[in-house]
Amino acid sequence: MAATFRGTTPEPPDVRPRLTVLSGPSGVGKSTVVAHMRKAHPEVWLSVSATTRKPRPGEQHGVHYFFVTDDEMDKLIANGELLEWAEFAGNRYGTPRAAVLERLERGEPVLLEIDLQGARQVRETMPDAQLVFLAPPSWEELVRRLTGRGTEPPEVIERRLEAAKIELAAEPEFDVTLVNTSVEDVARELLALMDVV
Ligand SMILES: Nc1ncnc2c1ncn2[C@@H]1O[C@H](COP(=O)(O)OP(=O)(O)OP(=O)(O)O)[C@@H](O)[C@H]1O
Ligand SMILES: Nc1nc2c(ncn2[C@@H]2O[C@H](COP(=O)(O)O)[C@@H](O)[C@H]2O)c(=O)[nH]1
Repeated sequence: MAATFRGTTPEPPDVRPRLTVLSGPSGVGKSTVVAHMRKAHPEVWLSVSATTRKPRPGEQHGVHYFFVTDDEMDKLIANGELLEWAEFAGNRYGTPRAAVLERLERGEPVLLEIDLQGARQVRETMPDAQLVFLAPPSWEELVRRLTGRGTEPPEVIERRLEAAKIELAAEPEFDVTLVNTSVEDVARELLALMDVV
């Protein structure tokens, strides 16, 4: 189990972390790990973000994202409806506040899959949140995964890789790093960190 952790294996927290943030560079495998984890544990609730990005083939409104216009995103931000938001590689993304707070108030575990800028905002506003960084086994493997996914044109891949350099340098800001060599191992370790199993 410890093989996937970078650095020391974390001590179990005194208080069960209810809010967990999963971040890491684009293409590292965040969605893949979370989907694998939720197949076995559908009770783990993942926040559905709002985004101005256009849907990829197969992505559904309300399931993968709430796909919104620029005007709608402006309103969500102006009305304080987002817990955090950021611009990433030319699109805006944000976490709807109400659904997260409802679940936290009921004491249920909540998972956010967001970028570094969003993770930093959550660190400020909700300091009890547990911040987990998902790292690639190597830079070359990250490029392979992002390119191999085949969802973005070359210029967008370039922007995402530029952002990835900044995100990788921020790894020490996180509470825990998991290296995504094996989806199954990381999913199991994430569940344990969330105290679901
Ligand atoms: N452990 C792994 N080994 C090999 N390939 C992987 C692994 N984890 C994920 N992948 C592959 O890497 C690609 C990117 O994964 P995914 O879309 O989950 O990344 P992401 O971090 O959610 O990206 P983004 O931040 O852009 O949404 C996918 O094609 C996925 O199948
Ligand atoms: N700060 C936020 N970042 C988010 C949110 N939802 C997703 N993301 C991150 O954006 C990038 C790109 O995602 P993609 O689906 O276009 O590949 C990735 O790092 C996501 O984790 C959010 O609500 N806030």
